[in-house]
Amino acid sequence: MSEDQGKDYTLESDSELRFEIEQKDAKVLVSLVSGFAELFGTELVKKKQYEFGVGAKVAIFTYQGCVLHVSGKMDVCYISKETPMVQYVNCHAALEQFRMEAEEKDRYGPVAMVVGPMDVGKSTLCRILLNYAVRVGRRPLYADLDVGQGSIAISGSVATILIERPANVEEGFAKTAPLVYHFGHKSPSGNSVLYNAVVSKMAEVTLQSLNSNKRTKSSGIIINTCGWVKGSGYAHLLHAAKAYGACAIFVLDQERLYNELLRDVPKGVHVVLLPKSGGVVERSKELRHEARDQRIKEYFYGNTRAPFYPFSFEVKFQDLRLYKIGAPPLPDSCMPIGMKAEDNKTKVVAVTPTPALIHHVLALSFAESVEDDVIGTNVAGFCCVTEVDMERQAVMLLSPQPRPLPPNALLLWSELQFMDNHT
Ligand SMILES: Nc1ncnc2c1ncn2[C@@H]1O[C@H](COP(=O)(O)OP(=O)(O)OP(=O)(O)O)[C@@H](O)[C@H]1O
Repeated sequence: MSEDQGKDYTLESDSELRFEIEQKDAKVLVSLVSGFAELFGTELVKKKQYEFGVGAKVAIFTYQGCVLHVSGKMDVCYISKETPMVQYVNCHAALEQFRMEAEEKDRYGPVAMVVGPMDVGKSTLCRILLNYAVRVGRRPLYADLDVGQGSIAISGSVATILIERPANVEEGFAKTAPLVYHFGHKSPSGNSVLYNAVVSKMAEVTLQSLNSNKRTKSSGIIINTCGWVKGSGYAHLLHAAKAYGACAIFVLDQERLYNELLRDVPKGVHVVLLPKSGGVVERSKELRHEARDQRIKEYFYGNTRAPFYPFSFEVKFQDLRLYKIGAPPLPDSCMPIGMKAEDNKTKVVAVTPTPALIHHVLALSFAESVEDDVIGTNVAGFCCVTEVDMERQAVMLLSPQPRPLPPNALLLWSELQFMDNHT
């Protein structure tokens, strides 16, 4: 379908306009002509023009009814009256009750987890709940434990940010000053022991940080999780719920998971089953890969509205302090006395540079030496190996910061790769 001249769409109350853009270079302009409307919880400003590009999957919802003017090339565009937004706003209302009580009694506000299989709208529900919270004056934390599609940092890491204002309609939440821990794999299955350790650390640090700000303390935390909900994936969800002391778990679209959680979490935890929106679009493996890549590219190069100009510089092998977390598994019988095979999974091992290092993303740890608690230390940022020169014994790094690397910089290997073909 194509819409070049533009068209007015009249939406009745409790309905939404959904559209997708798949064609490269296509752009869609949307403006609110009259009434009230919001995009995943962020209110649209009347007459302001919003621009969306390729890959956008958008739903503009109205509680009261509105008229939208839309122009540009879309692949799908329709109005739906079937949306779960009323259930979602009820969840927000329930969280607000917790927050008011927490405020009165100077306690922690609600820690709510959003769980569900892949492509059910978990990140979107988090965004809606966070937006609604800031719109009523709260300052919640947003923890993203989804290492597959990291929305705050890049995949392969878990991150938390303080939400102080509603998400930008086109670009999402501002990602200033995130707290990031390195994991190094696209799925928790890459190293389950390490994943749990990193989640525990993130939970410990963020819960502690709540005490330093009264408003954030009563606002609580919204946690986004991975779409892997079976077997060990389910065990990871239980682990996270326990580590954070979650008081509410919103389960999107899966009764089985809902019943399992009802059975396994402590009685005081509210487990709520919610429908997924019919608008959520399933993504193929390739699209997920592309989205991951796009996010890394954005980390280094920004976007058209706010471009970044990364640096490229050489580091000699001898100056490269490169480590990896997790040694190859050994049978228990081969382990030193008192150690379990599991301990190997959190061991910090030196990596010798080889041509195989090319395109790998490396995390720059705040840890100063391997004697420090490397897993429990957050990371300052990421760089990417763009060249390995075995003859000159050097690598080229793409980095958001100019040379040199900080003194004693400790870099952590990640299985993520990024082909830097930016022109
Ligand atoms: N109501 C809606 N209408 C149209 N598109 C939507 C709607 N809700 C969400 N989407 C889009 O669907 C896509 C997938 O949603 P989202 O990322 O929230 O799912 P998820 O469950 O978090 O995915 P993942 O499995 O990667 O964790 C996103 O591009 C989002 O913009």
